[in-house]
Amino acid sequence: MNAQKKKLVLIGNGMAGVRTIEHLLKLAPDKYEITIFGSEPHPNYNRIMLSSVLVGGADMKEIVINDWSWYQENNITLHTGDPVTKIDTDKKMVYSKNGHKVAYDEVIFATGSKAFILPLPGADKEGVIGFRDIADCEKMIDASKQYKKAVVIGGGLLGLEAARGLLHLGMDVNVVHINPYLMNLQLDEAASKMLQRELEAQGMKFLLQKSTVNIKGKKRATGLVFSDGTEVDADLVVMAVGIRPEVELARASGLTVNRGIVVDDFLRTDLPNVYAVGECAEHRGITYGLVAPLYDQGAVLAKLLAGANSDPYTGSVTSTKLKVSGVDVFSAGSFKETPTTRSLKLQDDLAGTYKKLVIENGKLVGAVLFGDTSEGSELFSLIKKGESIEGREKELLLGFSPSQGGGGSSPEARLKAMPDDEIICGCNGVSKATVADAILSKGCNSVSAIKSCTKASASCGGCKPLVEGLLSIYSDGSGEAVKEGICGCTSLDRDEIVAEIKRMKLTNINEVINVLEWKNSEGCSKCRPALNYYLGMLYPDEYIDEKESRITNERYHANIQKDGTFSVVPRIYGGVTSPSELKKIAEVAEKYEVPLVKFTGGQRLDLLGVKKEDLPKMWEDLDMPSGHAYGKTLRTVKTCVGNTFCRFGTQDAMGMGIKLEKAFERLNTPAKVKIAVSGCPRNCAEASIKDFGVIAIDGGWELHVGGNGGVKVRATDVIGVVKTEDEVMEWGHAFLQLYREEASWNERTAHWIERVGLDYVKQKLEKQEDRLALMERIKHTLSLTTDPWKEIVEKDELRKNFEPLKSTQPATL
Ligand SMILES: Cc1cc2nc3c(=O)[nH]c(=O)nc-3n(C[C@H](O)[C@H](O)[C@H](O)COP(=O)(O)OP(=O)(O)OC[C@H]3O[C@@H](n4cnc5c(N)ncnc54)[C@H](O)[C@@H]3O)c2cc1C
Ligand SMILES: NC(=O)c1ccc[n+]([C@@H]2O[C@H](COP(=O)([O-])OP(=O)(O)OC[C@H]3O[C@@H](n4cnc5c(N)ncnc54)[C@H](O)[C@@H]3O)[C@@H](O)[C@H]2O)c1
Ligand code: SF4
Ligand code: FES
Repeated sequence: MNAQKKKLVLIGNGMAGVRTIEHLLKLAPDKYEITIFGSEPHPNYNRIMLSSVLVGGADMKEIVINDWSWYQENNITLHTGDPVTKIDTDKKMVYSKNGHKVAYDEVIFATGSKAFILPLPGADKEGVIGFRDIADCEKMIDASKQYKKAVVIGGGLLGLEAARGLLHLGMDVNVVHINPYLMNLQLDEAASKMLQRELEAQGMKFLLQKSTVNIKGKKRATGLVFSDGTEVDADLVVMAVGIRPEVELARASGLTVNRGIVVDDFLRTDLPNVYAVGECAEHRGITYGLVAPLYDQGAVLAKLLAGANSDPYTGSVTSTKLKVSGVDVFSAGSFKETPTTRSLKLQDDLAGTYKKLVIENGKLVGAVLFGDTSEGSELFSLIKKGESIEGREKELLLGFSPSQGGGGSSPEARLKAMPDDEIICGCNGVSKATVADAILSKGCNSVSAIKSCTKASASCGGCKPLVEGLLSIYSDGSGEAVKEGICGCTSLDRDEIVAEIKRMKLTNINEVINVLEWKNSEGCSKCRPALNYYLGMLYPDEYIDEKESRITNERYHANIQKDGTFSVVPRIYGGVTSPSELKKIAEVAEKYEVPLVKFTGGQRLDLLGVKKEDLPKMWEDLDMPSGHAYGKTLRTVKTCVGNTFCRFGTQDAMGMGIKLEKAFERLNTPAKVKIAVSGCPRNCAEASIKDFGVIAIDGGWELHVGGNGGVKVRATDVIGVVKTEDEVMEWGHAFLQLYREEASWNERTAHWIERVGLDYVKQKLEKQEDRLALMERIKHTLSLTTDPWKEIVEKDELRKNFEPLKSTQPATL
């Protein structure tokens, strides 16, 4: 039987080549006797996941795509750790390093790329590596056990993912980038700057516009020297400055090679029976560096080899997503503006989101998303289809359904309205219809079942939230139907997570993610801060706050402004200050040349335009507590003058407000909390739009909850009337602790009350014994808090995070 089979040799046991074989085996399982040669000593693995391995999100075993048994089961002869060294295209023979000689009828080059190593003096020293394979990954992990300082050259996708991994491994990481802004091949300046700020807050340091000219050190690298004479120390140098197709063997074999091995629309080289697929192939002048186009190529080549009809491969539009936890970045198509394009941009510095659409001739040709990438696949689909979006541009920018026929803007509505042929999984080219069919006809009732059945979510994992969404839409509930979790990483909702943390006594974020089997093993920018909050709320004594999982403002204890400077708001209890305090603030503002001093809506003084490195010095000079104007915590207690001066006042509004502010300052809450106290029902302090509002009445106080200003105003509900200041304090403590214990992270009191109902809140606070129990718990938590400004001022290791980069001393050479 074997005698009738044709001989097929695949050179390169990587992602594109083996995917081609997988397709071929489905189409023509008995047509070929297959031999695969791979330089690496491993079975075929998911190179994309090396970034996850570095951050501890996957181990080497988990990234194997086809294990040894797959080759056996499919009668494939596999030679690993054995590169092909020569091909005789006349005799149709392949020769390997270990001495194997194999005849072929058809041979495929799938040799991928190699990391481009800058040809610098010193590039051959120990400790200088690329980031391409398992061996590189192991070198980084080993280096981190012995050395402290890492430098990554290249601020592209690979460089940033490597840098994130090295940070996770405990190294001090500088990223050296030749351009003024990061990911310049994928992002515009605005998105890039937002990205930089977020990564800096995670601890990454950047040396931009630096061109390396030399790698210092004797045997092992000790640092880099730049063209401007400055230097940086390094025990490990990772080069991530792009890739070069692996084409030497092809060139030596007489194939036409430019940057890659030149192929036609059916992946044929210019020699008969020789094909090339993947990163090593150059199609219509383009070599690709992402799996989606390579898999498209593989599908076309597999059909050709199987003798099936196939459309030609005509090229691909690409999209990318950075795989760094806590940062959502998406880029697709041509994001650069040209004289023939128009662009629409939406930037929200408070929410940390950015969206840019690039339009040419009425069609969407490019998109950049930062902070919220949930619309990425729909935008990418529109780019690929090339249909006109005229008249819908603004709707698309504002996030309404781009799909024909509308459908609303919730993720579920958008998924429902999505056309059947829309691609859900870009890496593997899986459409909505294919996923729906897997659920409805093939009984796939979990993401992993859909993954085995269709390959959707099997590569970068970026499409998992969409797959889950389809599962919840189409599943009939008979199996493991996935409901809406707190984010795409899990199907568990807030209450289930909190209950599981308590039941299993889970103590840190990674433990929760692992034990509760998150689909994305690193978590994301939605779940990590939420888990950080829940764990801190549940275990105030033991839990160590994970700074990395906080939003930027909370990490710097100041609000970041759109130009990258910060604002400083010192605590002024109840908005009541004094001439000496005002003088001190004025002196500090002058000393640090603060460009703008402004009163906030909450009656505080805001010093705007402060440089990051000046923050600790200013806090030290101010010698005032942090006003926490940046966090999910008590912001301000606004007061009117009350009966102290106002002729209408019935109670001491200022005194009450100061008491409340002193009690609750520094409290961690699910979302920001604002309080106000008015001295009479005229309500000059606007207590009826605050989270907790206190309004004086004759002989007592009216207590209000769940108010909200902002985009959607909600007036408060009254939960009670009390007589004394002590009772106000009791109810205030109890209400805030109930909110802390029961609301979802990022849920304001207004939304929480709308969700659970006012009656529920009232009933929970009705009995004094319950109020006192809540009060005891919140007081205990409050007793453990410290002032963050003071802590940073007093601790050198914390102050260092605010220092400008030290790595620009003059060269000593
Ligand atoms: C860390 C990292 C993260 C990435 N993340 C993403 C991502 O998120 N999304 C994305 O789309 N892409 C990502 N990529 C890129 C993606 O991994 C590649 O595009 C893809 O692996 C290329 O597939 P390939 O088969 O062409 O090459 P490879 O997977 O590199 O396979 C080629 C194989 O051929 C072997 N070989 C070379 N010469 C010979 C020879 N003479 N004889 C035998 N064997 C030989 C090589 O050793 C290699 O094992 C990432 C890459 C890296 C390194
Ligand atoms: N999430 C993802 O999709 C992902 C992740 C990792 C890698 N990859 C792929 O792997 C391949 C390699 O990634 P990459 O980031 O190395 O390539 P890249 O070409 O995308 O980026 C290289 C970056 O290095 C910079 N650079 C070039 N020369 C430099 C120098 N001398 N000093 C400092 N900076 C310099 C460039 O400006 C560029 O931004 C790409 O094909 C990429 O698409 C993709
Ligand atoms: S709320 Fe009443 S007490 Fe307070 S300032 Fe206004 S009028 Fe005066
Ligand atoms: S988009 Fe990468 S696995 Fe689906």
